[in-house]
Amino acid sequence: MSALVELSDAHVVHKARTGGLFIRDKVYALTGADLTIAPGETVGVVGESGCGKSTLAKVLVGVQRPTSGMVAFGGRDLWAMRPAERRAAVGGSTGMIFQDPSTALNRRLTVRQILRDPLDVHDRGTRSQREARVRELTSLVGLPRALTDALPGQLSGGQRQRVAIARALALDPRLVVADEPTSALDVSVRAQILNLLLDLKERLGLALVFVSHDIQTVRRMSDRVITMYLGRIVEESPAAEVTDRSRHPYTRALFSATPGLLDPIDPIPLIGPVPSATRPPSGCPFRTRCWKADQVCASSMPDFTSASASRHRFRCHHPVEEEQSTRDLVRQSSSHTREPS
Ligand SMILES: Nc1ncnc2c1ncn2[C@@H]1O[C@H](COP(=O)(O)OP(=O)(O)OP(=O)(O)O)[C@@H](O)[C@H]1O
Repeated sequence: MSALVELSDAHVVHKARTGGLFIRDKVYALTGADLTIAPGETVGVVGESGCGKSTLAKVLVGVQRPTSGMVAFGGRDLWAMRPAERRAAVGGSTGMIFQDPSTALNRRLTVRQILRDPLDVHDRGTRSQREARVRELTSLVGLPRALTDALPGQLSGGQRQRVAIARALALDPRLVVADEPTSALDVSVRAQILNLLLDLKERLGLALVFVSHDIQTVRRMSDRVITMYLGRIVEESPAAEVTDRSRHPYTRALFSATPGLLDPIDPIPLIGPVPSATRPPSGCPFRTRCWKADQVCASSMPDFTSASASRHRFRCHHPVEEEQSTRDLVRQSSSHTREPS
């Protein structure tokens, strides 16, 4: 099946936000990302704060232009298209749902206007067809008809996120990217919004990219899980394998620190803090915190290795062995990171 979106060697480098006049630091937000999203699949993205999850999400939906590398929609280089063609390709094939619906929706527009806006901008259908589409969208996301003329400020957080989801679906995209779609919501409505996303995905045959700090949820929602570290994709695993069969030491460490996923164990201890994205370490970016790292890790970033399971690949010079338990890794890492007495 042909890919909906394909990234090859995509990099995003920002100018640092802070720094004096003479400091021109660069932030390496995304480095060498290769990724394919197929129709209908759900891909979760995990990693610590600042590792580039949102940047990857924005590149995938065409709202962030990579500094270098390629983004292809349906096999065509997105950023080689003329602007009007690119806007049509982005609008017609992708939708994005952001973390906080209070800031993502224009407070001065009614729900009807918010949902009509993409239809107007992309000149979809006649006036009455657009009205019909607004009604269809509100019912698709379970929003009471009576709220169509409400302003976002008159809605609950969960209702606002339903509007944001309906807006993302307005142009019938085949890929929806949800960046922390429930983290700004009350715990009581989070499950409803997640279930709505899963239900829509099934009914509409959408591909879904789901970015979240909530590792349990990512694993439950996804077919495939991408682990990111300091701007790099370091592993892609089938969701069923990611908890205790992932091969990258960082993925194991991340999952070991999530309560309730594995039998009670201490998390795998890592050495020191995450380095700055303005000065990523040479070679493998995880090497400064990894108990397995040696000189080879400092000299080069390995290519992806494919594991025995299909669609499982990782970038590591010293991967975790196939059947090795996380408990064993805790022991290994603890003896390495313990202060000499
Ligand atoms: N516009 C920008 N200008 C400068 N630096 C930026 C910009 N956007 C992102 N960054 C930096 O790029 C890196 C990756 O950011 P990104 O938001 O993609 O990470 P993230 O994994 O989504 O983080 P979080 O989980 O906290 O949302 C971070 O170091 C961030 O500070």
